[in-house]
Amino acid sequence: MLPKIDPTTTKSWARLLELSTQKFNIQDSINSERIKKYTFDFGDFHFDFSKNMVSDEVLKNLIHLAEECQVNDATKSMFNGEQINETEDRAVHHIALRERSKPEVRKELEKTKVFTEKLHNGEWRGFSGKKITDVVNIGIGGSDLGPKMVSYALRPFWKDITPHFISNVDAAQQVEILDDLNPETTLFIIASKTFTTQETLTNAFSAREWFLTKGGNEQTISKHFVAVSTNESAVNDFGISSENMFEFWDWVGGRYSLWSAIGLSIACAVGFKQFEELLDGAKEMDDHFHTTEPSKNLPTLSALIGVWYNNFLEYDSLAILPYDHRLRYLPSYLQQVDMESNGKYIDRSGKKANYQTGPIIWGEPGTNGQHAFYQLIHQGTKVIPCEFIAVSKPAHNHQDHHEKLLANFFAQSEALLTGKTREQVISEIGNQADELVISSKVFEGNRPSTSILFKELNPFNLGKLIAFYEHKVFVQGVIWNIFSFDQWGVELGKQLSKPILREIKEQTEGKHDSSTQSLMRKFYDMRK
Ligand SMILES: O=P(O)(O)OC[C@H]1O[C@H](O)[C@H](O)[C@@H](O)[C@@H]1O
Repeated sequence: MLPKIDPTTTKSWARLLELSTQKFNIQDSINSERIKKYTFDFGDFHFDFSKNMVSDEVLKNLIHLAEECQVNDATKSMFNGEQINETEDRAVHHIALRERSKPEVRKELEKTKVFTEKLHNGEWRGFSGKKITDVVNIGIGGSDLGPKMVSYALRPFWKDITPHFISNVDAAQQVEILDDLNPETTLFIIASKTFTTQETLTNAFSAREWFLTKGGNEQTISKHFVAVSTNESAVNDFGISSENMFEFWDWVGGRYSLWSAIGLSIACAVGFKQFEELLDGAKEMDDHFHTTEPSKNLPTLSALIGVWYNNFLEYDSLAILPYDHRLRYLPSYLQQVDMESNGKYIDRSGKKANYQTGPIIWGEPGTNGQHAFYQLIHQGTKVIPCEFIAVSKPAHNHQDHHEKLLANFFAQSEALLTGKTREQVISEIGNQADELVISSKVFEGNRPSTSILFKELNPFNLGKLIAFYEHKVFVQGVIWNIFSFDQWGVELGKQLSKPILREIKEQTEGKHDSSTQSLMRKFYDMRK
């Protein structure tokens, strides 16, 4: 059980409210002592929190807030695999997938190992005897975003199998991907925790149809379709035997499942050994998170800074800005981890929270974002805390490109911090310049950011980075007194779409609010 503490009733919350009225200049506070206190080396990683709008006094009280909200006890409950997902009556234990001491976890890993090795060494072949060259993961949400993000992040580690990802019920995606594939050498992984998800099942049936019309037949389906799920009977009903099913368990939340067999497409792309290294990296972050005091605990510190921004300074979004093309899907992956976990207004006592919970997560890889939305980050009326992420050694040998990329990574957080004064502008363009131009060229600076720099983007380091974010989200959810492991907010839309689909198919009109009704009528008119 998690504690049920309204954070706004704690002493530290009251003190933080007082502190939030005081102005803080980040740049003025930066000295060697601050660098020492707010930067951390952990293996190949360097975490730099020094450019955040956080004074020592604020940090002290944030740590106190974590204590008052019993983050430590909550962490123990999660590491013990307790039933902390109360509204779904489930345990939360994705950590066990990295820890690998549960026999069922080891059994499925072994099955994954054997399967991926057979694919790679050509023992498992398609219906015409050719080696599998392409694996298509059909899944959505947690059964897509994690495997996709990790697979592309590890692109340089791909072996001889190319992964593809179909998620959208919009057939345009499926058509685009399947048009380029050969059914003889394509294997489909139907990935769905529940095996009831509309998008995934629709895509799975269409993929089977594609396979059957392109030379495959009922007898050879088993060479080209496997499933990953917790729902064995639904998998069997679809026509995939238990032998071709990889199992995971209801104590693994969808958005925390890439470490389970849901990561099969990753293992197919990079090989089992690399998949295990991903788990090892996450395990190292788990151990750090579990055993380190708050003032040095990376996920906790990041979470606390986020709480400070969200609840006290009213900065309501967080930009994730990876300066590495391979991490281009990290923002969308983190949107699910963070927003589906903490986007809730009902607290753990069932009351409506009278304070902010989960922030808006968004972002794009640098440098692309610089030429699109950074204007607002630098000079907009909103303050957007930024998380800059970069990798020191690229996996290519275009040194000049990488140096330019990293120069931008450093320059952006520097610009946010230092800004540009009126005097500097005048010294650049002369005091004869138009007053309007002078003011427009001034940057106030003092805008917060965190920088995460690490040596190489390999499976181990990626595992560590992802687990860092998972635990950060967990700590924030504990403090906000919400249940981070359910997602009831996605249900209503799904529910309403069912009768609407029936109406569309039957060309009838059901009972809806008049705005929806008029919109649907427009659609009926337009598609005539
Ligand atoms: O893996 P599945 O059961 O198909 O679920 C796929 C996704 O759909 C749901 O709507 C949830 O919001 C997600 O948390 C989940 O990851």
